[in-house]
Amino acid sequence: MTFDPAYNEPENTEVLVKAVNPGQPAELARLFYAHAGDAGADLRAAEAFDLKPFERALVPTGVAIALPNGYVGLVHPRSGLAVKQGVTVLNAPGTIDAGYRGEIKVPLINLDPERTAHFEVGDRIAQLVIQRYVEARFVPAESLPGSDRAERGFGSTGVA
Ligand SMILES: O=c1ccn([C@H]2C[C@H](O)[C@@H](COP(=O)(O)OP(=O)(O)OP(=O)(O)O)O2)c(=O)[nH]1
Repeated sequence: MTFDPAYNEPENTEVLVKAVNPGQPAELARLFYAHAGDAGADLRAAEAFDLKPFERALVPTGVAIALPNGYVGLVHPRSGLAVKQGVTVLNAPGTIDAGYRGEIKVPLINLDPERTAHFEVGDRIAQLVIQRYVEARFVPAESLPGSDRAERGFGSTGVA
């Protein structure tokens, strides 16, 4: 089934994707959306590894990308990995800057207290979401405009 075109906002941009290692399996360097309407394209492990309980590792993905200026790549966890294995992205969401041309790597952590998680080459470890960002002009100010929330935060509305 395709995405209902009535709800389709067709903003898109070209992103160049390069295989980092010449001999790596071709599917590693293919970034794509599994379903129409998906926000994230899966990132895959370029090497096999184990994560013992509470162990972390910086996992290579075998891909480097060139984002147009004004776009950022955000590396999000996969919910299935989190729910089934307790494995998540330690720095979620990881930030891939538009100017970064190096290999995308994913800091993963195994939060399962008992089970070691095993990954093979090509296993999906995280997902890459491409978004626009705004470059701010940071302006020093003596005072800030008023607002409804003002300085209240950190649970000021209660916790439930
Ligand atoms: O999960 C991540 C996060 C970052 N990066 C790459 C792309 C990013 O553009 C670069 C720098 O990331 P970040 O700004 O988060 O790192 P930093 O710790 O602030 O290091 P730096 O001093 O290099 O900016 O590292 C990844 O490959 N994976």
